[in-house]
Amino acid sequence: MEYLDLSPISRVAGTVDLPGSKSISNRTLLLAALSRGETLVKGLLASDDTQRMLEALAMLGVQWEQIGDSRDFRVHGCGGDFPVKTADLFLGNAGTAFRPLTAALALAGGTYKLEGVARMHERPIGDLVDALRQAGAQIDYLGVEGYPPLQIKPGQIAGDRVAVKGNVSSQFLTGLLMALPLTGRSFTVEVVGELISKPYIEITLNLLKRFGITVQRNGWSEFVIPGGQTYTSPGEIFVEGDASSASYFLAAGAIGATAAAPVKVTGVGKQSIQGDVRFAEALEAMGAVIERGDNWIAASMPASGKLKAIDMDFNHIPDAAMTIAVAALFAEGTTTLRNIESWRVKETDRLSAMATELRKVGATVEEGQDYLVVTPPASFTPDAAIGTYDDHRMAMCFSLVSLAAPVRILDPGCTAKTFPTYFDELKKISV
Ligand SMILES: O=C(O)C1=C[C@@H](OP(=O)(O)O)[C@@H](O)[C@H](O)C1
Ligand SMILES: C=C(OP(=O)(O)O)C(=O)O
Repeated sequence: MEYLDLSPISRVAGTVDLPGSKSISNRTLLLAALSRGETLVKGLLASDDTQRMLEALAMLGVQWEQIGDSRDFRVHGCGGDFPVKTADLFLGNAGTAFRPLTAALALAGGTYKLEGVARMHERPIGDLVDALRQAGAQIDYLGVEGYPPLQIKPGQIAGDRVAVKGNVSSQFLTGLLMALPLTGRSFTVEVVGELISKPYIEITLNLLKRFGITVQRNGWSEFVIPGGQTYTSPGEIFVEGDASSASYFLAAGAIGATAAAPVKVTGVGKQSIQGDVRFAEALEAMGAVIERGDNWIAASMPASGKLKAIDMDFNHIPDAAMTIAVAALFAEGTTTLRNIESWRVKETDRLSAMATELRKVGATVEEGQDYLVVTPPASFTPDAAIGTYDDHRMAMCFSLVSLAAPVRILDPGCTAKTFPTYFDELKKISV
């Protein structure tokens, strides 16, 4: 297996220009495709997840071009009527492609097969399929009930109300909100049970609005999509930097940068629409010094030189929370991450993977069904070989261990899902 040996980094400093947000890139591509007219999408993320969405749209007959070798793309929308009515789509392990495309294609009146990598076939989708069936969609499971791959056939869209469970993935609600306006009918989406990962719904609503779709809401439990709306291209849309990707550099700054020479990320800041910018608040609670501008965030060590442990609910930032689990190795005391059960159905079972790999560097870890308790080691075990489970965030989080000890990251190429150039960027801030 390929690996990357990271030598100990004594200090970090400097600026990282973040790549585009995965969540915004894939939503914007789909909304641009559903709109009439052209959308210029500027600063699209270059990664496996966005490539899967671009390729799927091309297979559906949506025309797009990359402008030169920039990350700007012109998308020629099809007004919700995909030109290709029969297609087999491969969506890798991209939840932000699989879930919203399932919803859009189930309401689009064609015959489509959707599949992904083996792990995607272990990631649940039953709650979304159940909700779409209530609206008249025809969807069959080709493998295990409740999981991809899926076969979609033309359905008879009916009704004005669907209910969806909120406690497994917010991407099901996102998919429904993005796709139901296609029907032209008025629909109410009722969220059953507690909705997780709420800030991702804010991203969805924000982008829907920019594409001309209004949604009325009753807190987090009911969303009303008035009928007769059409997706309207905003003309041009700029993809802000990825706030989850920012977490690794900000944590590095909080562990190993001085106030005089912090680590700064550009592309996200006070104006961001991504919930993961709130990762910086968790670092602040650990004592880190954080500064924010409209389009940047900077982090450095606490004045005391040592981070302190926290006990926090991380349901609102499940992806960036992984970075806290590793930052906890550098804190005084025992850190508890709560309400993170969704980690179990992401790229890998992240609760189990995180516990296993943290123990390799010497930490004491308690793994609960929906929580993790991390006590740092008295001294780090050098040269731990960290398994990454084909999970980009495992590779990126554990690179922070190199701020204390040499560490080997197995299969570092798995960062390609959202951040192919991650290790080059980390090198640039290593002093
Ligand atoms: O909608 C989105 O862009 C995302 C929602 C979150 O998933 P869940 O809602 O499944 O927690 C997050 O983990 C994922 O990386 C991106
Ligand atoms: C959970 C993640 O991805 P996905 O969009 O595939 O759900 C992630 O990027 O951490």
